[in-house]
Amino acid sequence: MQFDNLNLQQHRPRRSCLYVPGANMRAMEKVGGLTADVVIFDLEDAVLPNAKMEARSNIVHMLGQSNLSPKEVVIRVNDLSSPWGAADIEAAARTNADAILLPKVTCAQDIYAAQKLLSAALKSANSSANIGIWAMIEMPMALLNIGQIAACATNSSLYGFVMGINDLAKEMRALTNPKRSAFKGALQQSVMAARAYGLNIIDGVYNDIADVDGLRAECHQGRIYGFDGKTAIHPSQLEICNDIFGPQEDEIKQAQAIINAFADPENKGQGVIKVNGKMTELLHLEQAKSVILKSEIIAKIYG
Ligand SMILES: CC(C)(COP(=O)(O)OP(=O)(O)OC[C@H]1O[C@@H](n2cnc3c(N)ncnc32)[C@H](O)[C@@H]1OP(=O)(O)O)[C@@H](O)C(=O)NCCC(=O)NCCSC(=O)C[C@H](O)C(=O)O
Ligand SMILES: [Mg+2]
Repeated sequence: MQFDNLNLQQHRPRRSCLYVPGANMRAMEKVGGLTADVVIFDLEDAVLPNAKMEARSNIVHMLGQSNLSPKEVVIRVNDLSSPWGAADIEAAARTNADAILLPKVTCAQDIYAAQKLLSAALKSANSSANIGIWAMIEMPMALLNIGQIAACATNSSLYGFVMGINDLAKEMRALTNPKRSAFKGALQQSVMAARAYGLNIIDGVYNDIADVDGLRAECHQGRIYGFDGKTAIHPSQLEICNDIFGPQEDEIKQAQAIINAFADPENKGQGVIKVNGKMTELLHLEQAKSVILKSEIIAKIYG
């Protein structure tokens, strides 16, 4: 199957998105050798107020020195009501980052305000870089405004959502449990809004680093809900995320069987056929092609 840059962008793997605190040089130096599809350099919650400026220059310096390709590089800036948000965006515009991640988003205006600053910063840096915007969905008000926030994708460079379940739990005064009972509505509404406007969407972090079974179960849940991948906080979480959010062997087999069945001259002109006992229509053929394309892109990128 053929793929070009457009396909790569559309089907780019975002199975694992690792947060790396901008104040932790040791962790930052390790990222090139880790198997995260996306690296999110953090300037927000993982960085103390008195370390914010140093963390910002660490990130700018590091991105100036290293090429992390094929990883997608994202910088989580501080929110614009904080003393650091605007300068974080200006600094990000001087890097080769693919996107900024905006925390504590509550409404469309937050995206437009960030866009305005980002565009101005790129202009004043004489940069033709195409830095996109991702939004954290972690505030109750964001859930109330989720449709209008997602709609910003039509007239800004917003291209992704990231769930922030720690902040959401805090703001809702909710308790977390293995089934994430309190957050199901928020998770589903966010996926719905993201897909309605063609956005990517990444699930929240799993805090208990040693609990691999718990992480695996939560990845499965996120995959079932439709997320593209999961944010991670520790290198030991990457393999599980990559495994569960990548196309599975049985999915690839079924996808190939669907493609073969529709290509079979015996099925010419058929809108609906049976493949391995399952009712299969042209929409399943589209899904099947996308599974194969994704697995080919992963193989091409990572060998
Ligand atoms: C949680 C940690 C502070 C634990 O760090 P540490 O005690 O150093 O762990 P280990 O000794 O097990 O680490 C082993 C080696 O791995 C490196 N390491 C650890 N974490 C990372 C990382 N994230 N990226 C790269 N490398 C990492 C260590 O340096 C060790 O290396 P070595 O010394 O050579 O053996 C730490 O894992 C951490 O800080 N994680 C990220 C935390 C973070 O970014 N939090 C903010 C994002 S989460 C969030 O805010 C979600 C959202 O907003 C919400 O609301 O839910
Ligand atoms: Mg948060």
